[in-house]
Amino acid sequence: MDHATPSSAATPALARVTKAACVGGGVIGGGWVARFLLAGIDVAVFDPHPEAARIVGEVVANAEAAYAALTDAPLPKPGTLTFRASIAETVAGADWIQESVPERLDLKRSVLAEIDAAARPDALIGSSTSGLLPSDLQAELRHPERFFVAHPYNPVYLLPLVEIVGGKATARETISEAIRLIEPTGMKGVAIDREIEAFVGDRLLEALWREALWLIKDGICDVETLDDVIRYSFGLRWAQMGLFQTYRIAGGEAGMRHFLGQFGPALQWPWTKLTDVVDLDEALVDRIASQSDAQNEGLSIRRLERIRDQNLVGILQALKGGDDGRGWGAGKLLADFEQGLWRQASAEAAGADALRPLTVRVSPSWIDYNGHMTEHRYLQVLGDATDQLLRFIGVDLAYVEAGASYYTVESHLRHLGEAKLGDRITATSRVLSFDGKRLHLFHRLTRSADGATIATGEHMLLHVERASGKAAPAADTILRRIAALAAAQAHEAAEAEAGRAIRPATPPADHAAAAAEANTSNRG
Ligand SMILES: NC(=O)C1=CN([C@@H]2O[C@H](COP(=O)(O)OP(=O)(O)OC[C@H]3O[C@@H](n4cnc5c(N)ncnc54)[C@H](O)[C@@H]3O)[C@@H](O)[C@H]2O)C=CC1
Ligand SMILES: C[N+](C)(C)CC(=O)CC(=O)[O-]
Repeated sequence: MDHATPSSAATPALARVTKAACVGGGVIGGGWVARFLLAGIDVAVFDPHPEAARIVGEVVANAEAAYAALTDAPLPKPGTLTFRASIAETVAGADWIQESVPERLDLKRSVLAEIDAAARPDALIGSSTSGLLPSDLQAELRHPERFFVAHPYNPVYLLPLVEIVGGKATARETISEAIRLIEPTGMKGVAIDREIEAFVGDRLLEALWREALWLIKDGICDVETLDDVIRYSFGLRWAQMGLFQTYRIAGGEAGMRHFLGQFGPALQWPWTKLTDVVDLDEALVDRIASQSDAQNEGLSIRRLERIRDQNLVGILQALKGGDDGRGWGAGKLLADFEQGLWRQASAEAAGADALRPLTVRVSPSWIDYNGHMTEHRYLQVLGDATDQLLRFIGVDLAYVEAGASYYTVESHLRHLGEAKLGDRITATSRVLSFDGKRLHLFHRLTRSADGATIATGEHMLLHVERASGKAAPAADTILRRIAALAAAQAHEAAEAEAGRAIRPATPPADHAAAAAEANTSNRG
């Protein structure tokens, strides 16, 4: 496709998006709002729907719950969300404007014209359209060179793909800028070389959907069976490898040529009705709607969304461990995103003049059969507090990559209270003692709502040379930071709970005798 050259080549490139505008806050607009907010980007929204704020708020709440389970990496402080009364107010000053209004060419064109008139000339404007051509959408814009289709997948805050499609008047640089600027939100922008209705993903989905409707209409199966066929088989495959990589494996050692030779001719057989469009008459709509009602009995849309999100989080985390832990597909993207978050947190911690407490929220996957936060999650939060302190003293990813780190060699965890689903908990950390190789820490976990201590953790860490795995003195710069932190904390009251051991229990007399007897017979 011919792309225009940018009209303002002298404009310096934007370092990152800090202000986004979302025009349309429905299923997809709400998802974009959450994606931007959770990446620390401020978002202004315009949507004339009287309940837009409630709807967007519910999507954002779902997204927050999903992110709490998705990653332990330090997410940035969420951006601020504001609702505006007009498109002009919404887009003023925004770096990235995302249009997500209903799929009608006339409506989208008039909304885009309003956006174009009020936006900064260098602001990027993306449309969420599922199928309309970018050339048609940009035809009447004053600055069409900064317009493109940014087609996401539902839920936008968890599925990372966004198809970036330029029209005839889109500048080539706009496409590469869009891909670069969307990356810090955890998304993967994929440039589609030539514009075509429905781009790539929806072409494939539509083919499948068309065939599925025929299978239902012809009474071959019901909607539940059709969904089972997908989710128990190739649905699982497609989350981790696409069509071509999967079929390469299906060709066995002889590979893709063999696969094409064996199964290609089958395409000539009458297996598919893809070219015929099913007539969605009342009878078929009734059949599908009633089968769908039966399939989802007792499951509200919000519950289905939560189930979907929890499953997606699990899949993404599993993919993070793929390829022997290097990460695979969307899991590799998540791992790279988290590395970026850790680097950002390291840079912020190294520049900070005081150690900040760590605050986390108890997520659904942290709850056990007793209905409260399960044991190992306490250690996870304490470990994260240790990491936060290490970053503050300069033991960041660069230090670790250069060959040294602190390893925890002993921990004493005391459970003093319960944390329930959704509770915010805060970890404050102290240096109790240190020398060249050892670092002795104490963390206190409190429930943010009432300040009650729910756990304490006391840990001994050893500074280690990673290649040999042996203890070695820490760098002077690190020791100086530890000394400064310890001095800054010296005025705080001593931790009375520090240095405690677990005292052995003494059984009551009658049980003690039984225990002694059992002990003797076990030895015999
Ligand atoms: N729902 C999906 O699965 C996907 C939808 N898309 C695309 O996203 C876009 C939006 O679709 P949905 O979010 O599903 O629709 P939706 O109906 O959930 O949301 C549309 C929103 O736009 C608002 N709206 C209507 N006129 C407006 C105007 N003049 N200015 C601002 N807001 C206005 C409505 O009040 C509504 O909240 C469409 O282009 C669609 O093709 C893209 C990917 C997936
Ligand atoms: C149904 N749809 C065409 C709007 C779907 C999409 O565009 C992408 C998705 O999320 O499946």
